[in-house]
Amino acid sequence: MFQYHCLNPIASVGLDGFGDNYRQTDDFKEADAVLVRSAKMLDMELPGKLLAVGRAGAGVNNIPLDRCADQGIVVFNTPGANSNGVKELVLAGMLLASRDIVGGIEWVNSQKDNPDVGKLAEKQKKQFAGSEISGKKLGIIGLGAIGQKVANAATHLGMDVYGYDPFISVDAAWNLSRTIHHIQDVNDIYRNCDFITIHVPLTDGTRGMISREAIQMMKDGVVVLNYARDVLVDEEAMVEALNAGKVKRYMTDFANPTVAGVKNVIITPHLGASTRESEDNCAVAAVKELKNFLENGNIKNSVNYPACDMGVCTSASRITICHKNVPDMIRQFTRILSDAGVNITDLTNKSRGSYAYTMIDMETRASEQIITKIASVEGVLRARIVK
Ligand SMILES: NC(=O)C1=CN([C@@H]2O[C@H](COP(=O)(O)OP(=O)(O)OC[C@H]3O[C@@H](n4cnc5c(N)ncnc54)[C@H](O)[C@@H]3O)[C@@H](O)[C@H]2O)C=CC1
Ligand SMILES: O=C(O)CCC(=O)C(=O)O
Repeated sequence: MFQYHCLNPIASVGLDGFGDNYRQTDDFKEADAVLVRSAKMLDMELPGKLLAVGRAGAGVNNIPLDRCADQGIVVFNTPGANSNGVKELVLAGMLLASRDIVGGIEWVNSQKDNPDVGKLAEKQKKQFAGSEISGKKLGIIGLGAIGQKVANAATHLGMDVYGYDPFISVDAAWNLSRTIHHIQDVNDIYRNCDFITIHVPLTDGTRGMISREAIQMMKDGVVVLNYARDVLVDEEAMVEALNAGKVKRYMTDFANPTVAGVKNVIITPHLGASTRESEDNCAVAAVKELKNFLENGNIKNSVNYPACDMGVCTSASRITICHKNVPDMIRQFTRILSDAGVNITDLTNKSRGSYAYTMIDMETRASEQIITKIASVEGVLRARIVK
């Protein structure tokens, strides 16, 4: 029986997928696996029992990935599972930025007791007029699951789309409409686009990427959309550019004191993935990944350990080992097994950066003694009998 804990509410259609061999616990310390959305785990103590974290979503900047890896805790996310939800909000953001739709709605509400509201509206409406997005240049920074969907949808809305992503995956490149211009220098996006939207993960390399200098390069009257993470943008510089009339509107999904209430900033309260469909997709995907890991030891869509998959174990036993990516580990593991007279039927070893993962299937049942010996090899972070 495995136990899981939810740090945020997780869609029941996902949790139902756990089945009878799983029990939800309110006690984080008891959990074999944790499910999380945006809860900040960075300062949390990680219980010794915890084997895996399932991020029901894309961004993992709320999770201490290296600390997890060092404790042999495998962290998963659910690539693309909420990308359509975010894409739709970005499209809404572009439309809301193009005309003063929000101002118009607020004006009508302010006239709710005025019997002449209809007549007055015809006079007042010109102050809320704007322009169309069709024919405008859209620059997209980051062409992953969300960026590629925004790109394709925007071309269907008649926009001229420019995409920048030096690390684009082959799949994402295949999925992009041929009409999208491939940009090699992000400054070309800053200099030429009417709308700029950012869809990159928050990392040390992307923090503050939309810098004061980047904003200065942008066209007068540009609309900037940020549905990725607030700290990707130098928001103090953004507010100055809004006040100076350089940036027409800043659309963001992240409320904070720097931008809240600032004129021409339209903020949604982190709603990108808050659709029934996205929440369900993420929950189902995260639970599937966790089950496959807990029951079979397989790793798919991890963000701190390598992908590693040996399917369902058909041998007598399977052990898995999270360890440092250093020489001589396999020799030490196989030596311990051969000393115990164990015959290996299958073995896979994969590495990712400083960490590695080894799966070993065996002809005889693994003993606690063997696992204790393997766990004591220097560089081993966690050894587990899966079967
Ligand atoms: N507002 C919301 O509710 C949501 C926000 N997000 C945010 O959006 C981000 C992106 O999500 P996905 O598209 O699903 O992730 P993804 O991993 O599919 O795509 C990210 C893309 O950014 C590219 N990239 C990385 N560094 C770059 C750089 N310096 N310049 C240009 N491109 C770069 C990568 O190559 C990749 O193609 C997430 O990391 C998260 O922070 C994601 C989902 C929901
Ligand atoms: O779960 C959420 O609502 C947040 C979604 C998000 O920001 C992400 O997936 O990166």
